[in-house]
Amino acid sequence: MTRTLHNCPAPAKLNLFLHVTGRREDGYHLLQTVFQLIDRCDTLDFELREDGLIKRGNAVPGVAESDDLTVRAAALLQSATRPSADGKPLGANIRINKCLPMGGGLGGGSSDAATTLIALNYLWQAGLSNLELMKLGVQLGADVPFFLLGENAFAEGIGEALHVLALPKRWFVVIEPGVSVPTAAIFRSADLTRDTKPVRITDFSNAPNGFGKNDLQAVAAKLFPPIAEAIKWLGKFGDARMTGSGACVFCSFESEREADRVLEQMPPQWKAWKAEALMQHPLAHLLNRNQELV
Ligand SMILES: C[C@](O)(CO)[C@H](O)COP(=O)(O)OP(=O)(O)OC[C@H]1O[C@@H](n2ccc(N)nc2=O)[C@H](O)[C@@H]1O
Ligand SMILES: Nc1ncnc2c1ncn2[C@@H]1O[C@H](COP(=O)(O)OP(=O)(O)OP(=O)(O)O)[C@@H](O)[C@H]1O
Repeated sequence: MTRTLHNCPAPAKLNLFLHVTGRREDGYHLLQTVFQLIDRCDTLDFELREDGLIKRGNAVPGVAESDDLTVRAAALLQSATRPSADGKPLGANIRINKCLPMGGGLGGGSSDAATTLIALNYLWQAGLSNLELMKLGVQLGADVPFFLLGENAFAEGIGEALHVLALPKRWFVVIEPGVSVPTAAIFRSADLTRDTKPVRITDFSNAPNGFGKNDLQAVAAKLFPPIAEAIKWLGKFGDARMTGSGACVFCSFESEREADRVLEQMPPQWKAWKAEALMQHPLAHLLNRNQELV
């Protein structure tokens, strides 16, 4: 039995567009979005424990151990898994090396949770299918099923109704405007428009670069002026927009060279970086994909 998995990547996502098309009775919003995986990642280490305990091996500023999405993901998987022959569940030590900013719209916490479910399903030999992991994942956050799908996707519902989508190889410049955006506050805003007309997946496929808009952007940029400033500056180079509920802002380019040129001119007040589009989740080889999936 493998006992450890080191340096497991939890990649970021960008929402290439994000339309709010309605609101459910439970308050959650109906969205249409395209999720793009990129090669900027948190990395996680997992070590098997025989005593059944789930422990986080390092502190994550601002996130208590019991609230950490990795710890919650592990506990959820444990409760859905049959104990070993001696009746005891297996546990794990989890270390998180955070690179993705929290409240950045890059889905860092959700991706950490998805990587935890993938890695522990493998280490514990729990044998859950990908669809079963996705059903657990959606209880942790709306973006978690996407990271478990392992491929770029067009999403509907609250983000969990996924259709695999082939996206072109692109480079992205991403600015971290230095603020952390609380997702719930953006969705709660009275200023949010919730009636964008639904689009079809083919509408996007016909014009993948610069399609649609991010309906959360106006609200987030008004509440957090550094977001508006970053969009204005990056907008000089192309169709710059916010990802998710913010705060990060991105613009896509055909080549790494073009991305480098933009980074060279970046004002010093922002942390910024380039990333390449990923075609697949880096842990796709550990996913139990089968016909259940789209
Ligand atoms: C905006 C996106 O980043 C797009 O990728 C995600 O949908 C947000 O996903 P997330 O950060 O995993 O968010 P969750 O933890 O599921 O939800 C945080 C809060 O945002 C609101 N929320 C989230 C997703 C959604 N489709 N409708 C909502 O209204 C809810 O108030 C929820 O309590
Ligand atoms: N391991 C974790 N990493 C990051 N955030 C975590 C983690 N565990 C719990 N959280 C909580 O989740 C919140 C959202 O973090 P996350 O990094 O996913 O934001 P985000 O990138 O804005 O997500 P999204 O794009 O899905 O809205 C954090 O503010 C934090 O309180």
